[in-house]
Amino acid sequence: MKTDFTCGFVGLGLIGGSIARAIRDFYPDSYILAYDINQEALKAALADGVINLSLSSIGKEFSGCDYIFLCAPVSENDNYLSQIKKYMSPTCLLTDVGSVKTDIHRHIEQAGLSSQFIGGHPMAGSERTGYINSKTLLLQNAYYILTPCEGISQETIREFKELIASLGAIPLLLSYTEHDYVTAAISHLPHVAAASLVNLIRQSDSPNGIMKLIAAGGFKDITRIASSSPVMWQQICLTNGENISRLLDDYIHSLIQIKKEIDRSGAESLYQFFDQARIYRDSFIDASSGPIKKSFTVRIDIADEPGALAAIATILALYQISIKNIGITHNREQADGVLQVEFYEESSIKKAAEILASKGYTIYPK
Ligand SMILES: NC(=O)C1=CN([C@@H]2O[C@H](COP(=O)(O)OP(=O)(O)OC[C@H]3O[C@@H](n4cnc5c(N)ncnc54)[C@H](O)[C@@H]3O)[C@@H](O)[C@H]2O)C=CC1
Ligand SMILES: O=C(O)C(=O)Cc1ccc(O)cc1
Repeated sequence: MKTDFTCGFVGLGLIGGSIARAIRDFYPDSYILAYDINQEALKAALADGVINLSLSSIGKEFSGCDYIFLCAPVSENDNYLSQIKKYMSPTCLLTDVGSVKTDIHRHIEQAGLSSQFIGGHPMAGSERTGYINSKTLLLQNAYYILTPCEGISQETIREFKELIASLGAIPLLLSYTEHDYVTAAISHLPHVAAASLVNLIRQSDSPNGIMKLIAAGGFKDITRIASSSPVMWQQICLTNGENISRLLDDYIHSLIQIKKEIDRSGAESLYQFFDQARIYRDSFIDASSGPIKKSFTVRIDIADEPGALAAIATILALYQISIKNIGITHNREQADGVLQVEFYEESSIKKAAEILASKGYTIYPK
């Protein structure tokens, strides 16, 4: 694979920016050009040395591209296809990063671009948006789904897989229909559920906002994604509605079932409900790659007094154990320990546990 290829971006936000950064880091000889309606994003990317050329429109500059990444919101990507087609060389590969794939594949067929398109979807991201939040690390160890058009050669697919893998992501081939059902289940439905849960609390809270005030870690964990871009999720629901609606039916049915068990005090079924979920969810945490990363975290009981956190940080520093993250969990009802410490490596947990235990601290696995 050549290392001095030319790459064009349409949209340089969170995902486009992160891919461009990864290409810049792993292929310093590559030439990257970008078009975005946000001039600030382009200015920042030029200043960072991530892109070589900033464009104010889609024009002939794209004709030198080996790859073009469509990273604007889904409907904007669709609208640009006929314009981009005019400038694509016969060897250029067009790809996108949209969260829904059937819609773009339909537009690609209509535009007559099937022989040059592989759909893409990095299963990584966050509730944040914009180039300012982009980072190379976003792609590392994340599944990156590829949905090639039927007419694409095996050689082109192999080369593109190789490019994606070389950026630190894990390419995974799926048909676009399977992609849309699977992501509706593990991404789109959870976003709908998180937003509806937050809206339920918003509507049920008292005027003095007591629910919001005391919302604990669990609520915050499962609703982080409710802070995502409303435009993006509106577009996802509009373009993958059939799959989301089908899964919502199943989900609503399962909620009705568990409501029945709660109403009839079905102790055994309630236990099974939570236990099956716990076992399955715990098997996710053990995965070494993909969107759920392995986390090396412990909880430590500390006294509620000034300097308690600093004392632990100092002890760990003295023994040269690096801390990735440290923070106090404020509600003692939900956790045995109140300080959460995340390490970079599994071996640090054992070492830290031994040292801290010898100094009288109680440590719990996360
Ligand atoms: N946010 C996430 O976690 C993930 C998002 N995606 C997909 O990536 C795509 C982009 O999402 P993000 O990067 O998160 O959004 P973003 O809002 O961070 O970036 C979008 C960029 O497109 C630009 N843009 C908007 N309209 C445009 C137009 N008409 N022409 C050119 N540029 C335009 C914006 O200025 C912005 O820089 C979406 O299709 C989304 O489904 C995929 C995986 C994860
Ligand atoms: O923030 C999170 O955890 C996400 O779920 C990010 C995300 C958003 C949209 C996608 O299509 C893929 C990943």
